[in-house]
Amino acid sequence: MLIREARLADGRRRDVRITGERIEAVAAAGSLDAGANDDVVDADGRLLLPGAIDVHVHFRQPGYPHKETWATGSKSAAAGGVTTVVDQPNTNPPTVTGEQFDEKEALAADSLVDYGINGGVTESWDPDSLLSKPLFALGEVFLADSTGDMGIESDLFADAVARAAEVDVPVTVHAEDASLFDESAREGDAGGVGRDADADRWSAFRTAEAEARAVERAVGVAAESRARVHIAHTSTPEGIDAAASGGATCEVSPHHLLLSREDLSELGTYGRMNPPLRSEARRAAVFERVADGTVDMIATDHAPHTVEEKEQGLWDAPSGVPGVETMLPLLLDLARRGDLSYERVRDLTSTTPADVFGLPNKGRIEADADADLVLVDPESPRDIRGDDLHSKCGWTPFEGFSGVFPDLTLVRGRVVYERSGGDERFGEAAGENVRT
Ligand SMILES: NC(=O)N[C@@H](CC(=O)O)C(=O)O
Ligand SMILES: [Zn+2]
Ligand SMILES: [Zn+2]
Repeated sequence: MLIREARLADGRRRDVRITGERIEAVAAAGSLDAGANDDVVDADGRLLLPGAIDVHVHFRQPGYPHKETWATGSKSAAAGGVTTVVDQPNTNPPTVTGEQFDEKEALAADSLVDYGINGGVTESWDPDSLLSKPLFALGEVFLADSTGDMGIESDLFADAVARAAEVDVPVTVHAEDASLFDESAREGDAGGVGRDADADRWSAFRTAEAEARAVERAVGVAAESRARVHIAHTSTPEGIDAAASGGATCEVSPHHLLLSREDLSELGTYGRMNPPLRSEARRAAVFERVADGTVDMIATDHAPHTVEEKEQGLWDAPSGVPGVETMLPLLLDLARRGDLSYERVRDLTSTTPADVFGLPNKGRIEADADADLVLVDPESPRDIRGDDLHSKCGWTPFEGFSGVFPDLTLVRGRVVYERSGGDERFGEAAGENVRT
């Protein structure tokens, strides 16, 4: 394939030739000739990015295929320009033994995009068999209960970090300390169901302090065993700063970047997630740290639940929001409006996750890299509509936001998603484990 006259994130105009699964050449626009058998894509100045690497998704298999499957989750990823996803272990059964890893890997054969599989930690985990598998990372290790109730005690966390350090597997941490939750938020009536629920109470309950203290604890434990620790879905400036000063990497999810407690009167339980939405002041401080490079990457924590599940009272509805399809479109819309640079969006979604987690063939548009590519037209944003998205859950917390969606997504040279004139076409399931 030859992609002609593309604009890269740094503004250079380039032709890109793909042979098989790899980028063969990147050269000045107009300088590469099409071979007789080449498919030619005229980018015509559209933006070409390395495919996004989302290190935090919940594709729900095994156990909850009514919420999402590898097939639907990976379609949603492909349509959103995500070419690699990393699945989390709070499935049913949870991914805490070697055998359970193999079971999940067999289901991932349905994935259109490349993937990593994380291994979890519970009282009944089997580190010997689990750590013998090609894990992406250990994690997300839950320091407090979230969906799946996999919260663990401090001693087990320290053991798990030490085991991971021995085999140089990174550890991804869900950092909240339940002893600092504010139980008084539960008092009185939380009000109706779904969008009518008084969801601000969730933010009052799972306090900002609970995140900061848990991040400090996690980086302290990591320092003792020289483990590589990555803090998942940091939602507060305090949590981000504690991760950065403790030598850990961190991710921010699109919902903590773009939504705050002020949105909860409209979102109700559809805005309930862990960690919860924060004050507008904290959201703005998180955004600053994303823009200035303190935050390493954006990851979605794509956590689909059905409308029926969300249409309950605040304390019964499950936590989590979908996001894998809207991450890159939302960030590109911020870049289109001048709030972030295109290079920063590229680094946050692709180059830095590839560097931090050791994926040398991904995250860059250069010769010999995997041809994981996304072509978009920043001049043609669309309104985000839950009905148009491909996740099984059928809704989005970003309804009505503007997004720049892909025209074309390639995974190792194969077309996994293509859109022209409103028609969409998906490729075959041929995703591979990035650790094997
Ligand atoms: N973030 C959430 O609120 N929910 C996640 C679990 C998690 O990441 O904590 C889920 O799996 O539903
Ligand atoms: Zn989590
Ligand atoms: Zn998660």
